[in-house]
Amino acid sequence: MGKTLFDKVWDAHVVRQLDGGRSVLYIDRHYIHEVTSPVAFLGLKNRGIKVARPQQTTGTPDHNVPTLNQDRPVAEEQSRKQLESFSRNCEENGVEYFKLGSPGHGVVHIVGPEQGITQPGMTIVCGDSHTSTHGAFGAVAFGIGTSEVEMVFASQCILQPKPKTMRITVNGKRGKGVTAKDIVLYIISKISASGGTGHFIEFAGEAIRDLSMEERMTVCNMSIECGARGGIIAPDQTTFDYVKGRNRAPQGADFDKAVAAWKELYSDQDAHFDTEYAFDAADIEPMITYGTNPGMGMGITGTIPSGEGLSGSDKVSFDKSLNYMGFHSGEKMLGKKVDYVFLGSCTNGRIEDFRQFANAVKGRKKAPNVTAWLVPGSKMVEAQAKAEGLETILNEAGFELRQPGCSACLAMNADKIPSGMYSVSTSNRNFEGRQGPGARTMLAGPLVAAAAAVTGVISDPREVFNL
Ligand SMILES: CC(C)[C@H](C(=O)O)[C@@H](O)C(=O)O
Ligand code: SF4
Repeated sequence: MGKTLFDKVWDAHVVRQLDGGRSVLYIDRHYIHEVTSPVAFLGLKNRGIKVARPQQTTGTPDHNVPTLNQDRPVAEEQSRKQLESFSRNCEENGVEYFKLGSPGHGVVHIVGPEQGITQPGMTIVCGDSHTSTHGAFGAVAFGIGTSEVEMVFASQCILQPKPKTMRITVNGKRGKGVTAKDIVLYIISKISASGGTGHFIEFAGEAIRDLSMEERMTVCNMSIECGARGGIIAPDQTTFDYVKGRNRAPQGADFDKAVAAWKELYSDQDAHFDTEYAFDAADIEPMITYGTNPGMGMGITGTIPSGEGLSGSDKVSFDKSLNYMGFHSGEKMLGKKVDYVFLGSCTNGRIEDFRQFANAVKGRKKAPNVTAWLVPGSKMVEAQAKAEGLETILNEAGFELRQPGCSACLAMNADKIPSGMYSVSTSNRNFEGRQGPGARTMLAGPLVAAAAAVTGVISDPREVFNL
């Protein structure tokens, strides 16, 4: 029987198979950030050892950083101390890191790919659940806990049970105004926020192959929001073209050699998946979430479901969720008021997202009732947005660019949505309080965010922008 793409990459990295199903897995790349590395570094220190393979480790501080005035000392004391100790830990261990404000700095899952550090066929871990993003390159990439970060520091290996495999095929062509975010929100709304539990998902089919690399990253980024360990997409010409020429990608003849190996990374015809789903891209419209988990999503023209068929604790949490959001079953989302719009995060903070948003709002004005936070995922995205004239377009429409960081994706820094306020957010989680205590998050793609930002209410981007 043939092998799945996931099996090919996983099996090639097994150092030792243990009784009970766990493997010692070799890790090619280890990304670190300031939130989940301090305790692991301390662990090393206490054992009197250092990072074993610093050249396979890359750091960037992102969660706590301010997104304004990054050239000035960080005002918030706890954040400042955390950034200082992150730099110190990296330096003491010979680990390269992108300092706040430096040209390569940004959100960890944006920085790795744009530097060409993320490559097909690798195993990649980070003490961060959205490490799944890197699966877009045909890498086995997944989030780990702080004690596992220490394990990888010390040994460049990790102890892992092998997940089950799932394939989600999206057939056909997507309609106008449908972004990668809409595709993945649609999938999660169909299989639920726990539908992928215990699995590693391969995304396949025409609508997935048609996606750019950045769009594939958006899909894989959110694969964990249905409970999966990660997502993966077979590398193809789109992948090779993206990697080629990047800072840390193999160069010249080495690149050609690498591509020849990467071309073997696909699921064999007769490979077996534990679970399979298939969807039709034509059924997907721009999406918006109405509740407090990413599975509570709907087409933008639809009505909030009734929760019929739910019982027991499921019904209780459905009702609690609508209550938190201040919404009712049977209502339309279209026309609901919006206070904040957040464009950014490792889901939708890349240059294509900024292009899409800027081109949509070009020649229009930000709605007066909306506060918009447009936060590039990295310094490279910020620089590119300026060089391409996107910043000018945005400024003319009444928007401003901030500086890179996780920002309002989670309430760990100064960018918090005030209690009770409604936020259309291009990030990946809409949990209670995720964007600030009491904040109400509606997840969407960059086009729905742009439509909300210029109309001040939830609107269909296909109508607002005549798509
Ligand atoms: C802080 C970090 C551990 C966390 C994660 O693991 O995902 C964060 O990035 C998030 O998105 O909630
Ligand atoms: S942008 Fe959001 S999801 Fe991504 S790493 Fe930062 S906090 Fe986590």
